[in-house]
Amino acid sequence: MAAEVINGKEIVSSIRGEIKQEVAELISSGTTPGLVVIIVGDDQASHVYVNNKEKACAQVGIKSHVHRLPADTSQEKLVKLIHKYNENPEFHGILVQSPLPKHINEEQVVDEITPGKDVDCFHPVNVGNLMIGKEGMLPCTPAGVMEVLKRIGVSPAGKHAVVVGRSNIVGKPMAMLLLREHATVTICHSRTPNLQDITRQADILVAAVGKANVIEDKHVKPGAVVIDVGMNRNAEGKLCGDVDFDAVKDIAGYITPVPGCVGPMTITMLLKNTLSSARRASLSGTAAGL
Ligand SMILES: Nc1nc2c(c(=O)[nH]1)N[C@@H](CN(C=O)c1ccc(C(=O)N[C@@H](CCC(=O)O)C(=O)O)cc1)CN2
Repeated sequence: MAAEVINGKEIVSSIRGEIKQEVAELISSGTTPGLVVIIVGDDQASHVYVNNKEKACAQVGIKSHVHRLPADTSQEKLVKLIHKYNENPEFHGILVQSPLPKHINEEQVVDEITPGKDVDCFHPVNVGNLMIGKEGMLPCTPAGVMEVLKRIGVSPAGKHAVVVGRSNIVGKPMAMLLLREHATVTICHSRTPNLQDITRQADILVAAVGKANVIEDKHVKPGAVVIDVGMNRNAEGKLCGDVDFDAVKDIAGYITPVPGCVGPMTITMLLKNTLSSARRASLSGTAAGL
């Protein structure tokens, strides 16, 4: 039987509707959530994502400010800008779009963001909190995947979840979030021998490799939930995920489309994190994390 293609647009629209209402309530209590996005360089895809973040903020009533900096911007200048927004109580979230130009040390830059305003959840303090299960900001893409599972009524508890990919942004935190929801989790990567022997055991299979069509029909157990985090261009320049959608859709129970699900969910979770940060600031009477 063919898989149910997860309607990402419907899920995104419903969550953004909820966020819009909560933002309006916060604004009426005197706090307008604010997000600053910093992008350095000319990476075209990154500019598309940042434009989408700006539009999404406007859609739900979050104030946003985007700094589009030239590719030769120094690390020192970037860090100074971050420090300025760390101190600015009107902005509750700070995000530096990745990737950065090669001359900038991304890890050092992220370390300069006040953890309370780190709406990407990339700062080591927030990564540590995620590891020990402390309440706080969750990384946007993995949080988006968890929200999709929740909205389609799939509980990870007691299931075997296999994550293919071990990046700091997606693979590792994804495994943590699934573990937190009581899945038995396996992480696979480029040096995993006999990949299909493991992925075929997955009730929930998350593909986060960054390479088109790595997951084929032979990798999937019949009826599995297949979540595609990939964002690649195929030989014809068409956007596609890590999963060979046409082959896998006849085997899986559920499958996410690319484009149209995990990407927009990532941005939706960014809105949610910015709202939470603003709410925390409003409750404590200080700027987030100060
Ligand atoms: N600071 C960050 N940098 C990056 C992140 C991140 O979470 N924080 N993730 C990715 C890029 N990304 C968000 O920034 C992102 C990628 C894709 C989409 C998206 O909506 N994709 C659409 C298709 C868009 C298109 O037409 O190209 C979809 O899947 O439907 C949103 C966000 C790396 N950098």
